[in-house]
Amino acid sequence: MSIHTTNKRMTIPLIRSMKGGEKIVSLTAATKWMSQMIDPVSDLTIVGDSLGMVSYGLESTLQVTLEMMILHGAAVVRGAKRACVVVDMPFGSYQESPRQAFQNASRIVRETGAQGVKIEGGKEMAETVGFLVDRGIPVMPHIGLMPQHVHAMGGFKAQGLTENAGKKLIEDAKVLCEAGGFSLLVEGTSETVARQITESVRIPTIGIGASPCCDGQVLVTEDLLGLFSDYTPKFVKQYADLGTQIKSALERFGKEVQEGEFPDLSRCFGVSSNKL
Ligand SMILES: Nc1nc(=O)c2c([nH]1)NC[C@@H]1CN(c3ccc(C(=O)N[C@@H](CCC(=O)O)C(=O)O)cc3)CN21
Ligand SMILES: CC(C)C(=O)C(=O)O
Ligand SMILES: [Mg+2]
Repeated sequence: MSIHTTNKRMTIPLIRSMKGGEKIVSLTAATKWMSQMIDPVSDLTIVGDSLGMVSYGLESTLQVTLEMMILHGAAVVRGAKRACVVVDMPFGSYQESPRQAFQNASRIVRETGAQGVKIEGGKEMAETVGFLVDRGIPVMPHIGLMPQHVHAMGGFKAQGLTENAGKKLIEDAKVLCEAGGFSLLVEGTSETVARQITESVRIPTIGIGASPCCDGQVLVTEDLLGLFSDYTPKFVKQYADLGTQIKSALERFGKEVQEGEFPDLSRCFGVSSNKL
Protein backbone atom coordinates (compact mmCIF):
# COMPACT_ATOMS: atom_id res chain seq x y z
CA MET A 1 0.00 0.00 0.00
CA SER A 2 2.98 2.31 -0.39
CA ILE A 3 4.54 4.02 -3.38
CA HIS A 4 7.89 3.83 -1.61
CA THR A 5 10.52 1.09 -1.69
CA THR A 6 11.07 1.53 2.05
CA ASN A 7 8.61 2.06 4.88
CA LYS A 8 11.48 3.13 7.12
CA ARG A 9 10.89 6.27 9.12
CA MET A 10 12.39 9.18 7.19
CA THR A 11 15.17 11.08 8.92
CA ILE A 12 17.17 14.15 7.92
CA PRO A 13 20.24 12.02 6.94
CA LEU A 14 17.98 9.72 4.87
CA ILE A 15 16.51 12.70 2.99
CA ARG A 16 20.01 14.02 2.43
CA SER A 17 21.17 10.63 1.12
CA MET A 18 18.45 10.68 -1.57
CA LYS A 19 20.47 13.27 -3.56
CA GLY A 20 20.53 12.19 -7.20
CA GLY A 21 18.65 8.95 -6.40
CA GLU A 22 14.95 8.23 -6.05
CA LYS A 23 12.94 11.44 -6.35
CA ILE A 24 11.83 12.94 -3.05
CA VAL A 25 8.07 13.36 -2.62
CA SER A 26 7.17 16.32 -0.45
CA LEU A 27 3.78 17.75 0.57
CA THR A 28 2.55 20.39 2.98
CA ALA A 29 0.24 19.88 5.95
CA ALA A 30 -1.18 22.11 8.67
CA THR A 31 -3.37 19.67 10.60
CA LYS A 32 -3.02 16.19 12.10
CA TRP A 33 -5.69 14.94 9.72
CA MET A 34 -3.90 16.14 6.56
CA SER A 35 -0.56 14.92 7.92
CA GLN A 36 -2.03 11.40 8.32
CA MET A 37 -3.54 11.52 4.84
CA ILE A 38 -0.23 12.38 3.15
CA ASP A 39 2.01 10.28 5.41
CA PRO A 40 2.18 7.12 3.22
CA VAL A 41 3.25 9.23 0.21
CA SER A 42 5.24 12.11 1.66
CA ASP A 43 8.96 11.65 2.39
CA LEU A 44 9.23 15.19 3.65
CA THR A 45 6.17 16.89 5.14
CA ILE A 46 6.51 20.66 5.30
CA VAL A 47 4.43 22.73 7.70
CA GLY A 48 4.45 25.72 5.36
CA ASP A 49 3.64 29.26 6.40
CA SER A 50 1.34 29.22 3.34
CA LEU A 51 -1.15 27.92 5.95
CA GLY A 52 -1.69 31.60 6.80
CA MET A 53 -3.11 32.18 3.32
CA VAL A 54 -4.79 28.78 2.85
CA SER A 55 -6.30 28.22 6.32
CA TYR A 56 -6.53 31.72 7.80
CA GLY A 57 -7.30 33.75 4.66
CA LEU A 58 -4.40 36.14 5.22
CA GLU A 59 -3.21 38.35 2.35
CA SER A 60 0.35 37.02 2.48
CA THR A 61 2.56 34.89 4.73
CA LEU A 62 3.92 37.99 6.51
CA GLN A 63 1.25 37.97 9.24
CA VAL A 64 1.89 34.36 10.27
CA THR A 65 3.23 34.09 13.84
CA LEU A 66 5.59 31.73 15.65
CA GLU A 67 2.71 30.62 17.89
CA MET A 68 0.65 29.59 14.84
CA MET A 69 3.57 27.61 13.38
CA ILE A 70 4.19 25.84 16.70
CA LEU A 71 0.54 24.83 17.18
CA HIS A 72 0.20 23.58 13.59
CA GLY A 73 3.67 21.98 13.69
CA ALA A 74 2.76 19.95 16.78
CA ALA A 75 -0.50 18.81 15.14
CA VAL A 76 1.31 17.70 11.98
CA VAL A 77 3.98 15.80 13.94
CA ARG A 78 1.17 13.88 15.73
CA GLY A 79 -0.10 12.71 12.33
CA ALA A 80 3.26 11.71 10.83
CA LYS A 81 4.50 8.16 11.32
CA ARG A 82 6.84 7.81 8.34
CA ALA A 83 7.43 11.30 6.95
CA CYS A 84 10.19 13.61 8.11
CA VAL A 85 8.58 16.87 9.31
CA VAL A 86 10.08 20.34 8.92
CA VAL A 87 8.41 23.60 9.97
CA ASP A 88 8.65 26.99 8.22
CA MET A 89 10.03 29.74 10.44
CA PRO A 90 7.64 32.69 10.09
CA PHE A 91 8.59 36.19 8.95
CA GLY A 92 10.45 38.15 11.62
CA SER A 93 11.40 35.12 13.73
CA TYR A 94 14.91 34.52 12.29
CA GLN A 95 16.13 37.43 10.12
CA GLU A 96 17.48 39.64 12.91
CA SER A 97 20.42 37.52 14.06
CA PRO A 98 21.63 33.93 14.36
CA ARG A 99 20.83 34.11 18.11
CA GLN A 100 17.25 35.19 17.46
CA ALA A 101 16.92 32.39 14.92
CA PHE A 102 18.27 29.81 17.37
CA GLN A 103 15.95 30.95 20.15
CA ASN A 104 12.89 30.57 17.93
CA ALA A 105 14.05 27.46 16.04
CA SER A 106 14.77 25.70 19.35
CA ARG A 107 11.20 26.46 20.47
CA ILE A 108 9.90 25.00 17.22
CA VAL A 109 11.82 21.72 17.52
CA ARG A 110 11.19 21.40 21.28
CA GLU A 111 7.51 22.26 21.25
CA THR A 112 6.50 20.44 18.04
CA GLY A 113 8.82 17.44 17.79
CA ALA A 114 9.69 18.37 14.19
CA GLN A 115 13.09 17.32 12.87
CA GLY A 116 14.10 20.60 11.29
CA VAL A 117 13.18 24.10 10.19
CA LYS A 118 12.97 25.91 6.86
CA ILE A 119 14.02 29.53 6.39
CA GLU A 120 13.81 31.83 3.38
CA GLY A 121 16.88 33.69 2.15
CA GLY A 122 20.04 33.60 0.06
CA LYS A 123 23.64 33.84 1.15
CA GLU A 124 22.80 36.61 3.64
CA MET A 125 21.24 33.80 5.72
CA ALA A 126 24.30 31.48 5.46
CA GLU A 127 25.71 32.49 8.85
CA THR A 128 22.33 31.75 10.47
CA VAL A 129 22.09 28.37 8.73
CA GLY A 130 25.56 27.44 10.06
CA PHE A 131 24.72 28.71 13.56
CA LEU A 132 21.60 26.50 13.80
CA VAL A 133 23.18 23.45 12.15
CA ASP A 134 26.25 23.61 14.46
CA ARG A 135 23.86 23.57 17.43
CA GLY A 136 21.89 20.55 16.25
CA ILE A 137 18.99 22.02 14.32
CA PRO A 138 18.78 20.81 10.69
CA VAL A 139 17.92 23.64 8.28
CA MET A 140 16.36 23.66 4.84
CA PRO A 141 17.08 26.99 3.11
CA HIS A 142 14.37 28.26 0.71
CA ILE A 143 15.55 30.31 -2.31
CA GLY A 144 14.14 31.74 -5.54
CA LEU A 145 10.55 32.96 -5.13
CA MET A 146 10.50 33.72 -1.41
CA PRO A 147 6.89 34.56 -0.42
CA GLN A 148 8.12 36.49 2.65
CA HIS A 149 9.75 38.91 0.15
CA VAL A 150 6.40 39.60 -1.55
CA HIS A 151 6.70 43.38 -1.20
CA ALA A 152 10.30 43.47 -2.42
CA MET A 153 9.30 41.36 -5.46
CA GLY A 154 6.09 43.36 -6.12
CA GLY A 155 4.00 40.16 -6.07
CA PHE A 156 4.59 36.41 -6.27
CA LYS A 157 6.87 36.46 -9.31
CA ALA A 158 9.31 33.90 -10.69
CA GLN A 159 12.95 34.72 -9.87
CA GLY A 160 16.38 34.31 -11.44
CA LEU A 161 15.15 34.77 -15.00
CA THR A 162 17.86 37.20 -16.16
CA GLU A 163 21.43 35.95 -16.55
CA ASN A 164 22.69 37.96 -13.56
CA ALA A 165 19.80 37.03 -11.28
CA GLY A 166 20.23 33.37 -12.27
CA LYS A 167 23.94 33.46 -11.41
CA LYS A 168 23.16 35.02 -8.04
CA LEU A 169 20.66 32.23 -7.25
CA ILE A 170 23.19 29.53 -8.14
CA GLU A 171 25.78 31.28 -5.95
CA ASP A 172 23.25 31.48 -3.07
CA ALA A 173 22.56 27.75 -3.41
CA LYS A 174 26.27 26.85 -3.19
CA VAL A 175 26.90 29.07 -0.16
CA LEU A 176 23.81 27.74 1.70
CA CYS A 177 24.88 24.15 0.98
CA GLU A 178 28.41 24.92 2.29
CA ALA A 179 26.81 26.48 5.39
CA GLY A 180 25.26 23.08 6.19
CA GLY A 181 21.69 23.06 4.82
CA PHE A 182 20.45 19.43 4.54
CA SER A 183 18.26 20.11 1.49
CA LEU A 184 17.38 23.16 -0.57
CA LEU A 185 13.89 24.35 -1.44
CA VAL A 186 13.89 26.05 -4.84
CA GLU A 187 10.71 27.97 -5.70
CA GLY A 188 9.64 29.73 -8.89
CA THR A 189 12.60 29.75 -11.25
CA SER A 190 13.58 28.51 -14.72
CA GLU A 191 14.60 24.98 -15.64
CA THR A 192 18.08 26.22 -16.61
CA VAL A 193 18.69 27.76 -13.20
CA ALA A 194 17.10 24.83 -11.31
CA ARG A 195 19.29 22.37 -13.23
CA GLN A 196 22.47 24.31 -12.57
CA ILE A 197 21.60 24.60 -8.85
CA THR A 198 20.82 20.88 -8.61
CA GLU A 199 24.09 20.01 -10.37
CA SER A 200 26.20 22.31 -8.23
CA VAL A 201 25.11 21.29 -4.70
CA ARG A 202 25.63 17.97 -2.87
CA ILE A 203 22.26 18.19 -1.12
CA PRO A 204 18.85 17.38 -2.62
CA THR A 205 16.88 20.21 -4.20
CA ILE A 206 13.09 20.17 -3.73
CA GLY A 207 11.33 22.21 -6.40
CA ILE A 208 8.01 24.05 -6.50
CA GLY A 209 7.56 25.77 -9.83
CA ALA A 210 11.20 24.96 -10.50
CA SER A 211 11.04 22.33 -13.30
CA PRO A 212 11.52 18.54 -13.13
CA CYS A 213 15.31 18.95 -12.78
CA CYS A 214 15.15 19.05 -8.98
CA ASP A 215 15.81 16.00 -6.77
CA GLY A 216 12.24 16.17 -5.47
CA GLN A 217 8.98 18.09 -5.81
CA VAL A 218 6.58 19.73 -3.38
CA LEU A 219 3.12 21.25 -3.78
CA VAL A 220 0.75 22.80 -1.27
CA THR A 221 -1.57 19.83 -0.61
CA GLU A 222 -4.81 21.85 -0.74
CA ASP A 223 -3.80 23.14 -4.21
CA LEU A 224 -3.36 19.67 -5.72
CA LEU A 225 -6.56 18.34 -4.10
CA GLY A 226 -8.72 21.22 -5.35
CA LEU A 227 -9.44 22.40 -1.79
CA PHE A 228 -8.14 25.94 -2.31
CA SER A 229 -9.01 28.23 -5.16
CA ASP A 230 -8.54 31.86 -4.05
CA TYR A 231 -5.66 31.87 -6.57
CA THR A 232 -3.77 29.17 -8.44
CA PRO A 233 -0.05 29.52 -9.13
CA LYS A 234 0.90 28.45 -12.66
CA PHE A 235 2.96 25.54 -11.31
CA VAL A 236 0.01 23.81 -9.59
CA LYS A 237 -1.44 20.64 -11.10
CA GLN A 238 -4.85 19.75 -9.68
CA TYR A 239 -5.08 15.97 -9.12
CA ALA A 240 -8.59 16.01 -7.64
CA ASP A 241 -11.56 18.32 -7.32
CA LEU A 242 -12.44 17.67 -3.69
CA GLY A 243 -13.86 21.16 -3.19
CA THR A 244 -16.69 20.34 -5.61
CA GLN A 245 -17.37 16.98 -3.89
CA ILE A 246 -17.47 18.66 -0.48
CA LYS A 247 -19.94 21.28 -1.72
CA SER A 248 -22.29 18.66 -3.15
CA ALA A 249 -22.19 16.52 0.03
CA LEU A 250 -22.98 19.58 2.15
CA GLU A 251 -25.80 20.60 -0.17
CA ARG A 252 -27.39 17.13 0.22
CA PHE A 253 -27.10 17.41 4.01
CA GLY A 254 -28.74 20.86 3.92
CA LYS A 255 -31.62 19.62 1.73
CA GLU A 256 -32.26 16.55 3.91
CA VAL A 257 -32.39 18.70 7.04
CA GLN A 258 -34.85 21.10 5.39
CA GLU A 259 -37.01 18.23 4.19
CA GLY A 260 -36.92 16.39 7.53
CA GLU A 261 -35.20 13.36 5.98
CA PHE A 262 -32.22 13.62 8.27
CA PRO A 263 -31.89 12.10 10.81
CA ASP A 264 -33.80 8.90 10.06
CA LEU A 265 -34.87 6.53 12.87
CA SER A 266 -31.64 4.50 12.68
CA ARG A 267 -29.78 7.55 13.92
CA CYS A 268 -32.15 8.36 16.79
CA PHE A 269 -31.91 7.29 20.44
CA GLY A 270 -34.69 5.53 22.28
CA VAL A 271 -36.21 3.91 19.22
CA SER A 272 -37.05 0.23 19.66
CA SER A 273 -35.18 -1.97 17.18
CA ASN A 274 -38.41 -3.50 15.73
CA LYS A 275 -39.30 -0.04 14.39
CA LEU A 276 -36.15 0.05 12.21
N1 LIG B 1 -2.07 27.80 -1.76
C1 LIG B 1 -0.82 28.28 -1.89
N2 LIG B 1 -0.01 27.70 -2.77
C2 LIG B 1 1.26 28.15 -2.96
O1 LIG B 1 2.00 27.56 -3.77
C3 LIG B 1 1.70 29.26 -2.17
C4 LIG B 1 0.80 29.82 -1.25
N3 LIG B 1 -0.45 29.34 -1.14
N4 LIG B 1 1.14 30.87 -0.46
C5 LIG B 1 2.52 31.26 -0.40
C6 LIG B 1 3.13 31.17 -1.71
C7 LIG B 1 2.53 32.11 -2.73
N5 LIG B 1 2.73 31.40 -3.95
C8 LIG B 1 2.35 31.84 -5.20
C9 LIG B 1 1.16 32.49 -5.37
C10 LIG B 1 0.77 32.95 -6.62
C11 LIG B 1 1.61 32.77 -7.69
C12 LIG B 1 1.18 33.28 -9.02
O2 LIG B 1 0.01 33.39 -9.26
N6 LIG B 1 2.10 33.59 -9.88
C13 LIG B 1 1.74 34.00 -11.23
C14 LIG B 1 2.56 35.17 -11.67
C15 LIG B 1 2.16 36.38 -10.90
C16 LIG B 1 2.80 37.63 -11.43
O3 LIG B 1 3.69 37.54 -12.30
O4 LIG B 1 2.40 38.69 -10.96
C17 LIG B 1 1.97 32.80 -12.13
O5 LIG B 1 1.56 32.86 -13.29
O6 LIG B 1 2.47 31.79 -11.64
C18 LIG B 1 2.82 32.11 -7.52
C19 LIG B 1 3.19 31.65 -6.27
C20 LIG B 1 3.35 30.12 -3.69
N7 LIG B 1 2.96 29.84 -2.34
C1 LIG C 1 7.12 26.06 -0.73
C2 LIG C 1 6.23 25.63 0.37
C3 LIG C 1 6.61 24.30 0.90
C4 LIG C 1 6.22 26.67 1.48
O1 LIG C 1 7.18 27.31 1.84
C5 LIG C 1 4.93 26.88 2.12
O2 LIG C 1 3.99 26.12 1.85
O3 LIG C 1 4.84 27.82 2.92
MG1 LIG D 1 6.66 28.90 3.18
